[in-house]
Amino acid sequence: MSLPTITRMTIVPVAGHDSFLLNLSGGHAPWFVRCVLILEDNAGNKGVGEIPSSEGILKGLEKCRSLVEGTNLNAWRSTLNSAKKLLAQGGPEERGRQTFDLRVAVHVLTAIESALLDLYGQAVETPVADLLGRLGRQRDEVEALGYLFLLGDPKKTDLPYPTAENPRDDWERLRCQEALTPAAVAELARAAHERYGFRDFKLKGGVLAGEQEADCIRAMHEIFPDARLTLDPNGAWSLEEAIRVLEPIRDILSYAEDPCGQEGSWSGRETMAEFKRRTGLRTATNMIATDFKQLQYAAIMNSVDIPLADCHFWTMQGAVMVGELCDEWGMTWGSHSNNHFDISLAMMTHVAAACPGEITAIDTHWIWQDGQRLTEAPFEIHDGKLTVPKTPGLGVTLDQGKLDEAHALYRSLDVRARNDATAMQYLIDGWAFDPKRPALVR
Ligand SMILES: O=C(O)[C@H](O)[C@@H](O)[C@H](O)[C@@H](O)C(=O)O
Ligand SMILES: [Mg+2]
Repeated sequence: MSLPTITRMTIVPVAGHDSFLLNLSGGHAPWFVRCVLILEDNAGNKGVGEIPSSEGILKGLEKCRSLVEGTNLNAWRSTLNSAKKLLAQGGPEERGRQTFDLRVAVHVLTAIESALLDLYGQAVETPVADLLGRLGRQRDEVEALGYLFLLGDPKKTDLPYPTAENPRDDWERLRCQEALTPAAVAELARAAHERYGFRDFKLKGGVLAGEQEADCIRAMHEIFPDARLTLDPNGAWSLEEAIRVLEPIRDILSYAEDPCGQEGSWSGRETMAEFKRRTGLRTATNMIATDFKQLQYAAIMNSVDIPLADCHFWTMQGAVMVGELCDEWGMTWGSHSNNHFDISLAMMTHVAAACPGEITAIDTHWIWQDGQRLTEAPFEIHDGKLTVPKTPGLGVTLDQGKLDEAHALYRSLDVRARNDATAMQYLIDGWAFDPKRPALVR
């Protein structure tokens, strides 16, 4: 069967609104930037992908244009293969030590892959989840966790953070105001549970002193004694500090995410292995096993139980391959997240649906963005779960009006990539990123 041909590739950088979320990298700006890739075919269909945005990423996508336009959907794998080869000519890239991944090529490839899979799925009338992996769809529902953050006080800045004018519920109100205490974090958890039904929660750490963040976990445990809880300081703590902070709460943690990292002459994979050995706690990471080589060493050294294989930096097929390995090797697959729109939510849902075996609830920042959208009907989280669509492709329809608005917001800003230092400098004069010091510990 001859499938349609790709007639046009459109690269659309977009921006959305965000609250004053704190993390080791600083404080989120009132906006986040993403890039949407749209592929159109001569059957009149559109395929989409969403990734983080940076000038390097936009250039990388542009570079691949001639390899994508004019190709037939029958050959989607070879199109992807040629893009991969071209991007590899840029040489090896570093993830960096920020909380977020700074690589270009793998993100670019994911955007193309997602849009190709979306179009191909529409052409062969198959949902993306059924096309991924060796065996396709493994589940019809994907569990998500309630991803909570400590929040800075927007009133301490003159930045245009969103305000909750007519909040629909406590979640919409609380996500716009300061939250720096265990009681405030517990309130966020309660409000997120009420709106989304989460059973599991993660708290982003690397902000306060470790012991104070452990107290936040205790406060969450008090109201949700059965919830699976985790804390993620993005490797900010030394090995000794990680043990000191987390051992007292080990019985209420389901796993520890990047509790420690690179330190002196020790690699992050070494400190994490030592942490696991000494505490008996399971570990998760989106920092020290971010490609197959690193995953291989993380497995050999027994550093990680739960690789958080975010499809945006593993590719969608790569993330599912990690899921397949986890299933074979007795590890647990999970997915990391960054701020994202609803196209990414769909990508992550399909990927999680195709990972075999028992997986852990996926991270998603969606609850911070919920209310904004680029598609006509964003996937919804009910009872802590996302439903995997049975419709062909990704199962989303781009809303051109909303896309134009998000692009106009991007164009109105001088922000071209994520930078958490600027907002943080409103809280601490001259603040600068230090991968080994929590953001508010200065
Ligand atoms: O501030 C954030 O959004 C987070 O720290 C992310 O940058 C980070 O990648 C996180 O989601 C993680 O799990 O490490
Ligand atoms: Mg993490």
